[in-house]
Amino acid sequence: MGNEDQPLLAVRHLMKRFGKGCATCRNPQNLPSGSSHCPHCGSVLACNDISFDLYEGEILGIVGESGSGKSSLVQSLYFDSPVTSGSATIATYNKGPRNIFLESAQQKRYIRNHLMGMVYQNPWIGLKMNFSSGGNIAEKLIAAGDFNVRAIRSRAADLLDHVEIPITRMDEAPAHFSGGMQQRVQISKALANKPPILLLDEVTTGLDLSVQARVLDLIRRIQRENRTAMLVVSHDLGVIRMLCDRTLVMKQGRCIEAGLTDQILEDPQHTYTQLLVHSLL
Ligand SMILES: Nc1ncnc2c1ncn2[C@@H]1O[C@H](COP(=O)(O)OP(=O)(O)OP(=O)(O)O)[C@@H](O)[C@H]1O
Repeated sequence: MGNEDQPLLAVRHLMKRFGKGCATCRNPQNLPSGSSHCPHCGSVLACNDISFDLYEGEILGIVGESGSGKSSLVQSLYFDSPVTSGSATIATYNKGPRNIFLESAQQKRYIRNHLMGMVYQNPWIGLKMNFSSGGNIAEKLIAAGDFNVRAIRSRAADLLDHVEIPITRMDEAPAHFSGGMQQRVQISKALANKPPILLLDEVTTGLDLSVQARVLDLIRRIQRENRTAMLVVSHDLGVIRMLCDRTLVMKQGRCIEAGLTDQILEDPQHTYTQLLVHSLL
């Protein structure tokens, strides 16, 4: 696969604004210090000049309080909503550094289906709750051009088995499953086409501790076995500590600190990170 020295995903100067913007907020330096809201037009700069690299097999944590822009960042990368400006390149895409945000709708679909998987905090967004679990996975396989019914069913069974969903429940709808099982079906769907990059948005929030532990174990196993690179969004520093090699701290749309997770948790430099670490750990 990729060259170990070269990032698999490189994000540069990503801006995501909700609202039309105006002469004031089109230059983010005009925003009041520490705010992501434009006082003139009411637009929100959810991601303000975010840059980072993600390497093959690495888990990068994105942490920050509610409203700091974490979900907007991963949803922008998954093309759920268009970025305002900035670039992202994937080393294994098209043999060259192309800004994926500028690609055609068809190419973006290709990237979503082959190169990235997404697991949402709310499984009702990531799954068709009234389709069967196997059907949810089949949808992803078909989107990637797989039309052999027998092969699809066999792959769906393997994927569900891998996340410890009994194959006997493959034809059941996720609406009938527990929260932890729904997250595991979402993970199996996201992995269907073996994407090199997985985006995980608060996947354990709202789950019981024991269920959380199983989902976290599963994520670690996937990273170990497949060398999948992951972006893990969480407000839970326990999750970040357990999973992430490096961490990026967001506040009001900006990246205010980034580095090795241990270093950030043991010796946070920014006052906000110190508050986050000391109030939550
Ligand atoms: N569809 C939208 N329209 C307008 N503003 C939005 C929209 N989605 C998010 N925002 C704003 O963008 C900012 C960042 O929101 P985002 O959901 O990315 O934060 P977050 O860090 O993921 O928060 P949480 O942990 O609560 O999910 C917030 O001020 C939010 O109100």
